[in-house]
Amino acid sequence: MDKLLIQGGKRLSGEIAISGAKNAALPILCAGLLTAGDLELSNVPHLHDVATMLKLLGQTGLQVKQDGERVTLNGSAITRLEAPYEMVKTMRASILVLGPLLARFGEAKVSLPGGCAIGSRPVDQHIKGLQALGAEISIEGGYIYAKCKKLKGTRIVTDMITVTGTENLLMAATLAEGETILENAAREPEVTDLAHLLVAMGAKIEGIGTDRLVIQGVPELHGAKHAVISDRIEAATFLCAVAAAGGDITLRNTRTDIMDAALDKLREMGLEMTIGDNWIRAQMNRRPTPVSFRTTEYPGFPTDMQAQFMAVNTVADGASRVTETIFENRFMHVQEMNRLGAAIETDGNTAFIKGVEQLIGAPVMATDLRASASLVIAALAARGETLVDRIYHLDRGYDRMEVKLSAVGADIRRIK
Ligand SMILES: CC(=O)N[C@H]1[C@@H](OP(=O)(O)OP(=O)(O)OC[C@H]2O[C@@H](n3ccc(=O)[nH]c3=O)[C@H](O)[C@@H]2O)O[C@H](CO)[C@@H](O)[C@@H]1O
Ligand SMILES: C=C(OP(=O)(O)O)C(=O)O
Repeated sequence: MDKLLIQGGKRLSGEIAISGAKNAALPILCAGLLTAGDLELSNVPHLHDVATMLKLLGQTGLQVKQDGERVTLNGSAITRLEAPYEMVKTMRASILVLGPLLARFGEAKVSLPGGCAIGSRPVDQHIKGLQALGAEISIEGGYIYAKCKKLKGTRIVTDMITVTGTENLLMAATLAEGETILENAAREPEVTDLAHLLVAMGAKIEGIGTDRLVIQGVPELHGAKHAVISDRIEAATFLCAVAAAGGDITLRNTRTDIMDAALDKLREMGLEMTIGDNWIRAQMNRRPTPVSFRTTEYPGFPTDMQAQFMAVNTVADGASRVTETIFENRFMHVQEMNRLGAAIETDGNTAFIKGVEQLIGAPVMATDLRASASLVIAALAARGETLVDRIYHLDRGYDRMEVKLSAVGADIRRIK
């Protein structure tokens, strides 16, 4: 199992190119199931989750051609309408094949994802929405069996805002008969990116970027070209790294207009930033100022950045408070950061952090994707050596993170 060995205390300096967003690429790849035409995608990130998704889609009969960050999909010969447990258990986003398979072929069998390290993460809203569109759904042996003659448009109000739930229902509604209204829709930029691709494929969607999506179903969708949006979470993770370790870095290929909540908090921390259309220069020459925040849906502070900001708060000059409102168990990094000498206490869904002057390297265990990233940030700021174990979580969602960090002067290496 790969590990990362980090010697902390090095300032970061240089340029990093940001990859395409994992959370946009995964639903967009699933949109390949909606058409017999060619989907020509670019800026697809090099990630384990993308490899897993392409393998899963390949098993359905979707033809996949990959050349670096370019992927071409063709869905003219899909025969297997299934996502087996072996694949779904390694990547929850596999649930995103459910809506497209059902809408185009009238049938799908998808393993229930189950919980994961950050929470129980049910998919009841995906199921409820598809039932409202006319699907017959049963659950047997850990699988969702879904069937329909033709989905029929309707008005769906989800109980809570769900990102992949919105994406599944949006994809399904593009091929339903008549009008579907999705109320309480997620407004995350990755949902918007998917919606733009669907429009390029011939879908009729109004309200893109709002919490009310109105979809007029069409009989079929055609091929399209699309570049996946830049990963705002990867970009903000590197900004946290420089805020914690100090230095002067420039990020290229960013989308600065979708990062407001994180950029505001980084400024409050004392990170000096010059921001262009698609680049950010960030300089940090002092100890960070602590910041308190609550995670919420977009455009609020993203839960996927909670752990990385907490890592910066551990070395900040003062105390802070972080409340996690999206997932019930997203503090697994706290104990590991405390092993590095951080002073964090939790009470329910709130963590209280007292900044310490210096973290000290130690062996730590990554428990989920963003927890792993937060431990890398803490290790970069710490004195001495940190060994981060179980980095397969990191590889799910970061494109060669250690290579990008080494290029800006971090002392970080992968150990097999
Ligand atoms: C692949 C992908 O895009 N993953 C992102 C997506 O996950 P994901 O789409 O799984 O997260 P959701 O937005 O669905 O979850 C939000 C909350 O709603 C709950 N819920 C959701 C659906 C449902 O049917 N029932 C239910 O109770 C969840 O347990 C959670 O507490 O959005 C999360 C919230 O921004 C991000 O952290 C993940 O990185
Ligand atoms: C929680 C995340 O991803 P997933 O939904 O794929 O588990 C994430 O990207 O931080």
